[in-house]
Amino acid sequence: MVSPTDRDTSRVSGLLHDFSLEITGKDVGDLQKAAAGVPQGTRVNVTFLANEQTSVRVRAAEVIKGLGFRPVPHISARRLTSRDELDRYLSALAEIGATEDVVVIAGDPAHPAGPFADSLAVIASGALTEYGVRSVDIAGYPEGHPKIHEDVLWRAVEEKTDALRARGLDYSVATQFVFDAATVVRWIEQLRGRGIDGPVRIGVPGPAGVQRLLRYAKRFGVSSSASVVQKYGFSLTGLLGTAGPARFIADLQSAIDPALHGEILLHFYTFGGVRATAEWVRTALSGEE
Ligand SMILES: NC(=O)C1=CN([C@@H]2O[C@H](COP(=O)(O)OP(=O)(O)OC[C@H]3O[C@@H](n4cnc5c(N)ncnc54)[C@H](O)[C@@H]3O)[C@@H](O)[C@H]2O)C=CC1
Ligand SMILES: Nc1nc(=O)c2c([nH]1)NC[C@@H]1CN(c3ccc(C(=O)N[C@@H](CCC(=O)O)C(=O)O)cc3)CN21
Repeated sequence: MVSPTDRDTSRVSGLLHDFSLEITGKDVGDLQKAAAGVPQGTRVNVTFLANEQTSVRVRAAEVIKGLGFRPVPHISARRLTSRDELDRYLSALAEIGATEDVVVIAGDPAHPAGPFADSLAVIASGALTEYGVRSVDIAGYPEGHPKIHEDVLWRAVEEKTDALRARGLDYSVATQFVFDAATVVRWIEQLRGRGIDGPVRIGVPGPAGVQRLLRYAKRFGVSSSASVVQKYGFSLTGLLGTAGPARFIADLQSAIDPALHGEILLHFYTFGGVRATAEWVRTALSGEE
């Protein structure tokens, strides 16, 4: 069952320009099937899952590139066991020409598995530029983080952008998936107020079963189930249905002023539904013409 808000893609307009997708190694077959409907050159991120090997991540980047998209591999600082592991990963990516854009993220382990306690440590290692990285995405948390204090998160964003600028690297800030447009707008204003003026990609889940969305929101500590249900615009009676981001994106679209908020883009977490997400975006974009 698809609720009316999922179909209401008519008001999402400009924000979809240059959207990006996030997949895991397991999703490459689905990406291949969806590829014809996705604009060439689209950025496709590869999540750094604990249960996937380096070879799977590299292979995903290779497939993404072969399909005419821009691979954006993730590097999870706290999951790396050694500098050597970072070098081997970057080297394998460089061999297939997939190091230009990367995401550097801390990773959820409570204790680092190796020498990199946070994203800054990976940036400061100097490894990125050695392997041809040109642009780095770092994380942003419009709704906060369940385990990390807001002040620590802000300081980290400032330190990371300073370190990237000092190394001549471009950056953008890609956010955790979010459900409340007003919260996102306030957070963007704070970010800009701190002098961080790079592009911002707002993370949003692609259309997915409501249960699945709630499961992921719970797993990553994003909002409470009740507020997800309320803010995302589906009713509790629709728990067995599918929910799409149309209403969220429309709300965000009407609150964003490029003159005030700078470059704002969308990043879709596909959560196993890459084909549904690609189809949803295609429909939304075709509604604009
Ligand atoms: N935004 C997203 O889409 C994603 C977010 N995350 C998680 O968000 C958290 C923060 O990542 P970044 O913004 O890259 O932080 P970061 O690397 O810039 O670190 C910021 C501060 O938080 C501390 N920290 C980082 N991860 C921690 C953890 N798991 N437990 C306790 N303290 C931690 C660091 O020591 C540092 O002081 C991580 O747990 C990361 O895995 C993970 C994957 C995706
Ligand atoms: N704090 C935090 N940690 C993360 O690891 C994380 C976030 N936030 N925010 C969203 C991204 C995207 N993430 C993910 C994680 C798993 C799948 C995934 O497809 N996992 C399963 C499918 C299982 C299922 O739910 O049915 C897999 O096969 O491993 C996708 C994106 C991880 N991410």
